[in-house]
Amino acid sequence: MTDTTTDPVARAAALLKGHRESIDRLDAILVYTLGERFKHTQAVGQLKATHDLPPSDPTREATQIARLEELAKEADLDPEFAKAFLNFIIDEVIRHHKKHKE
Ligand SMILES: C=C(O[C@@H]1C=C(C(=O)O)C=C[C@H]1O)C(=O)O
Repeated sequence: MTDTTTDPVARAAALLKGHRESIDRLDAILVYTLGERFKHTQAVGQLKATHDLPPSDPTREATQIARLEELAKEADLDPEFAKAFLNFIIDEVIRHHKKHKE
């Protein structure tokens, strides 16, 4: 067996494995979190369709973007990336809400 304390290649391989295991766990959290978020936004879409409310709410979105930018800074995440990511999700939600209306 290779010694990860003395063999730099074996040590790097062990570190890589550990990071990838963490990445896989975090990817699972992201997917389940998004699944939960979409359950709520689908319910919001039903409410909007039933009560004839517009699919998008730009005021709410602006509040969320500002909040997410602050959270991103605290979390050492690029705020521009966080903003683009949230906008990408919101665009998909609005697409769903427009479908509810049809
Ligand atoms: C979910 C809503 O609908 C839209 C989608 C949003 C979102 O995904 O966060 C936010 C605002 C709306 O444009 C909502 O109005 O709360």
